[in-house]
Amino acid sequence: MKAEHYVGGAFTGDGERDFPLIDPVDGTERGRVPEASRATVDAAVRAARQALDGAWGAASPEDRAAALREIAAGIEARFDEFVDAEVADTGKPRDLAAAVDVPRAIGNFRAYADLLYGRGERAYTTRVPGWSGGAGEALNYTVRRPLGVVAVISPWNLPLLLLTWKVAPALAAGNAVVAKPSEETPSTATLLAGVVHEVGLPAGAFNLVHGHGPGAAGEFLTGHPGVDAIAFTGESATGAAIMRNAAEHVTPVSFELGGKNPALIFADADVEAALEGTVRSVFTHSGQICLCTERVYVERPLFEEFAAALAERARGLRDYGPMISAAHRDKVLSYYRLAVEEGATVLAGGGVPVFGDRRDNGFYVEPTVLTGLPPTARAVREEIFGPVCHVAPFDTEEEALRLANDSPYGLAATVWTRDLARAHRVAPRIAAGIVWVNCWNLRDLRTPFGGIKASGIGREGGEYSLDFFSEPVNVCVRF
Ligand SMILES: NC(=O)C1=CN([C@@H]2O[C@H](COP(=O)(O)OP(=O)(O)OC[C@H]3O[C@@H](n4cnc5c(N)ncnc54)[C@H](O)[C@@H]3O)[C@@H](O)[C@H]2O)C=CC1
Ligand SMILES: O=C(O)/C=C/C=C(\O)C(=O)O
Repeated sequence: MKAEHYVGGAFTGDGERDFPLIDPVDGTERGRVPEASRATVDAAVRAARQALDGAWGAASPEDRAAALREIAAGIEARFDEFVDAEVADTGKPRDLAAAVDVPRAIGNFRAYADLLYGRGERAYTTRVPGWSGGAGEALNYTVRRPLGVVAVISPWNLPLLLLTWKVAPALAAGNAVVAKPSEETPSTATLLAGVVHEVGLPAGAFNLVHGHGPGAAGEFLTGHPGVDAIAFTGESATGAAIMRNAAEHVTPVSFELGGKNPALIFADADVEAALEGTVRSVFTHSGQICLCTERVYVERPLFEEFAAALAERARGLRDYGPMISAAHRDKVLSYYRLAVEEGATVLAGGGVPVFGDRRDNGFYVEPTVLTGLPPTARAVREEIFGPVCHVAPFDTEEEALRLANDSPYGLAATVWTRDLARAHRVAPRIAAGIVWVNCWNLRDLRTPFGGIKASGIGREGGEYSLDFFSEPVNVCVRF
């Protein structure tokens, strides 16, 4: 499929500088992607502003909810096409794209269409006695208005899911969007623009530009004076760069950044469930999900058995996808080497698999289980974003909490125990935005989603997203 920009209701991109789209499965070139110039980004921001001044700005919440439902239905009608495009860009297993990425994109649009109806407005009756013009009786009520033009910058790991996770609430709240997906994964975003076009969303309400980040489309967009807010998912260092750029115009940001997520496995856990859940939380999408576990802490009586079983499951994994790019494969492998230099014992993996087919030219790394590193090791502290975890023992609940919280990140954690009292005691003491007990990545789209420390700024999900993408205005009416 051909990646194109979508600006002011029209597909563009021909004649622009372009760059190759590489298949991560075998390293071959699959196509070319246009690189948005500053003029293209300007045009997209202008088109978004015009949409707000025109038909999209005039749309009622009911109109917007209906549009979101039509987009959801449009994706559903082209389900297989979306799955194919997601698999082609990322190399992820088809089952994963068909079970998670595309259904969640549909779900994101439906959820925010539903949520619009659940939103109330707050009112306060006010009686101020006294002597000045500020005295009297009044009704204060608070309404919410859209922020305006919103930039959405999304990564390559869950391209459609994470793009729609921000686009749906931004549109629901009445904003116009300029989206820039990752340069590695332009295809499902282009298909989404096709659906938006088919359903007849007013021109400029949703715009799409492709291209790189630093010194390119991403930076042009996030530093643009016409952008009123930025919603970003990606690496923490990129978040910092975007924040510096956004500071120029005091543009508000919502950031969903990296993680180094711990799993705490207590000896009283259902061991099979903990093992199966940890295999999922470490290795799903080859560890390229910000919620994936990279640090596994196991209560000492269970430690040897659990670490050995986890390593055995890792060695048994077959249907897994590649790293997104050669550069990312090299980064993950550099951490495998670093871990060994830092003194790790490799219980499983640690290298590059050999398949004996075209995948040997792709960007695969082995599912890997490490142990034996101190909490200060870089491989235990830095986000690797690959199919790898480090397993370490703990002796007490306090020690487990100390180890879990000893991280510059604070995105997600899992706790595995049969002791409910312990679960309730431990979960709120973990320094993370999301804690799963006896499960992982069980998502309710209404719940707050985001991280603390280097893992992000703000929360998305449900009302939290609608709050970010709108501004409260208080109206005071004296009576
Ligand atoms: N926590 C998460 O959800 C994710 C984390 N990552 C982390 O990021 C690492 C590198 O992956 P990348 O795709 O390069 O992530 P990234 O953070 O560099 O890119 C994410 C998005 O930001 C854009 N971008 C990059 N620099 C920018 C800038 N200065 N201004 C505006 N936009 C910019 C990119 O073009 C892309 O659309 C991974 O190895 C992983 O550690 C990557 C994807 C998701
Ligand atoms: O919303 C979800 O269910 C998953 C979100 C995952 C990320 O934000 C990520 O991996 O970047």
